[in-house]
Amino acid sequence: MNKITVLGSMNLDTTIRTERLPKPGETVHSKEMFTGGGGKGANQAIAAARNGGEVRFIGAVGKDTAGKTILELLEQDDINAQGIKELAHTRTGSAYVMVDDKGENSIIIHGGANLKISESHVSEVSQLITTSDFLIAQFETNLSSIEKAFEIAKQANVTTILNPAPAPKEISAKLIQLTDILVPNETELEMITGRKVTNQKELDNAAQVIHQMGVKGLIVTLGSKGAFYSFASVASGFVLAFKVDAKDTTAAGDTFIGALTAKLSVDMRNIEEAIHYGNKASSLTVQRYGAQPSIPYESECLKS
Ligand SMILES: Nc1ncnc2c1ncn2[C@@H]1O[C@H](COP(=O)(O)OP(=O)(O)OP(=O)(O)O)[C@@H](O)[C@H]1O
Repeated sequence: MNKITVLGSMNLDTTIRTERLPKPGETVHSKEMFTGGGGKGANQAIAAARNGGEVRFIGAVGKDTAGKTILELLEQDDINAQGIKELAHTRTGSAYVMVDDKGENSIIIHGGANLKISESHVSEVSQLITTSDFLIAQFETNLSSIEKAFEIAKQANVTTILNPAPAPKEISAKLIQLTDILVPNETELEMITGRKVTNQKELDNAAQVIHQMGVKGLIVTLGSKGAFYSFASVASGFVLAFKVDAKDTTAAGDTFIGALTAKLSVDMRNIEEAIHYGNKASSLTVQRYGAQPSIPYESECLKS
């Protein structure tokens, strides 16, 4: 069982379904409304835990009802919460997600406690990282805390996985050097490399740029097309997505990363198989509404 530490965000999401998204100044009525757990960090942790990983979380919530709800949700998925701080005078992170009938979404996020994770917080719980096989982070928490966690991981020979989402304007050279596997979508890859990525040749070229930056593993999620991977001087290729009727793509990328990491062997020999599994898990997520409620369990992913 892979031991996985996730450093990242936790939000309480309010999802509102509408026929179509409102234009600026317009009012529309909702068809349905519900709350559920979200935040890229928590989504990835839950995807990993539901698919066989032993997961620890480093993050922060406020001392409020939303924070309590989030902690209960993580507990339901057996996620180790020793690395989570409850901060006074701070709101728990929240997201307001509008989804229309075509599956398009618009999201507003209030970072709150997620933006208060400090380097010293990470150092205090470093033992969670050093006893893991993998460390995963995204860009919904402070860069300095991610760099600290990746430094601790590299010193302990723990494989670091960076999901550069939401798309960064640039990525620090320090963090890149500490990253073993980068998992962007196409937009994020374009932002990082400064190149258009619309076909295989451009993907190959972008992969070379990433490898030259010092990152040996690249996995690019391509939505309904699946994923592309390139491991410097070892292997590269496409793994096709499952053909499904997508209703809401919220947490598709998060499910992919969590499920993939739960299945990836530490020597990365089974990379294609692990990506195939990530595709399967996220193909189930896109057929359901919401973030965490839509993330599948291993038993569902193993059904054909
Ligand atoms: N329409 C779809 N049909 C089947 N699989 C899909 C579809 N959309 C996404 N996926 C699966 O989910 C994975 C991640 O999707 P995507 O590349 O859209 O990530 P993302 O942009 O990070 O998504 P999000 O930000 O919505 O979570 C894909 O690699 C694929 O396996």
